[in-house]
Amino acid sequence: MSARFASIGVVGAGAWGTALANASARAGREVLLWGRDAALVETLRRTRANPAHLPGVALAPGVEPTADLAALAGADAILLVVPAQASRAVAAALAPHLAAGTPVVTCAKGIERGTSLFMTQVLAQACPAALPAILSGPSFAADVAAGLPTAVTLAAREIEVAGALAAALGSASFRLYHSRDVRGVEIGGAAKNVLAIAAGIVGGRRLGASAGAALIARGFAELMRFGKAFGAQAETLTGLSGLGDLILTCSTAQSRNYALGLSLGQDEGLHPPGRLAEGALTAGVLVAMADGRGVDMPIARAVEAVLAGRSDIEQAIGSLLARPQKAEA
Ligand SMILES: NC(=O)C1=CN([C@@H]2O[C@H](COP(=O)(O)OP(=O)(O)OC[C@H]3O[C@@H](n4cnc5c(N)ncnc54)[C@H](O)[C@@H]3O)[C@@H](O)[C@H]2O)C=CC1
Ligand SMILES: O=C(CO)COP(=O)(O)O
Repeated sequence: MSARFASIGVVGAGAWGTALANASARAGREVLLWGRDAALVETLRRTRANPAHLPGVALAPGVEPTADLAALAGADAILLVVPAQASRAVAAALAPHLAAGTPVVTCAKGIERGTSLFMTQVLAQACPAALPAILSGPSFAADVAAGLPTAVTLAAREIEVAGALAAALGSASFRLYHSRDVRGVEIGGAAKNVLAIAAGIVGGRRLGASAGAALIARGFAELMRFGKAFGAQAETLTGLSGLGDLILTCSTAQSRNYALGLSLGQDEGLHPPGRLAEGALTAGVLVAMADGRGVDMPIARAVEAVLAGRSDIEQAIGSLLARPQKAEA
């Protein structure tokens, strides 16, 4: 089955794109790794490393870097691995090179600002010839690149396509579960980033491990409410791309979203600057979408208020703790 996707084009040579290129090569695929920055691509070619995005990791044999998007025209499937807010522009640039029906697996975790669209919806608009799919789950690029055991979910509308892609990309250390619940997988990845910022704030303020656990559980209740309102299946949200990724990113400063919250919690502002924290970009649109459907998301709302400068950390914590006690469900 996997021979169906013998060649993979990875669009985006950041941390996650490089890690997924390595994982795909390890799974036996031929891999073209596209980066927009010709100088970075030259470094990748010459040194077989990506120190700017994934220090200490060698590019796997079988990964060929390129700065030419047209070179990906013959790939059997594409992984789109650029930040959520850049996905539309990059998918549109890819569109003229894509054979109709080629699976494009978006690997970004976010919701598009301005349109309130999920990643596969953006893809469907910007690249209508593509067969949209989504990959998400608890997986730090450094762990995947190092070949440490990880498990993620890959969803496509047709289960057979999702299964074939998972078979093509998976290996002993990189396990892919497949699913038809595209919406559930993309919601899990987008929402957990916002909640991870809150978890980082709890860590930065030294509110204790009990508060951290409560934050994860109540954050998960928000994620479930939002997911159900937007058509996700509960089993997906309790799986790798919902609960699994929430636990990971709410637990360690290895997460850029958690690290951002940690810095806010320590009154050090939006540090570390220049690092992608998708939750900071998704918070506003997530909360607006929740409001539109009457979904209660107090933790996400508190994060959004802090990021927008409408609330300081003490006010945000105070507002959450002052909420009336209520039934759990
Ligand atoms: N790093 C990780 O551990 C994981 C990241 N992700 C997701 O993958 C996505 C990408 O994240 P990373 O690779 O970590 O970020 P990164 O910051 O390491 O790399 C982003 C890459 O996208 C490129 N890029 C940005 N804007 C672009 C544009 N307009 N056109 C073309 N290329 C553009 C940058 O040059 C860079 O190479 C995010 O949505 C993130 O949430 C998902 C799972 C794990
Ligand atoms: O999505 C991730 C792990 O699953 C990576 O998290 P950060 O983007 O917060 O680093």
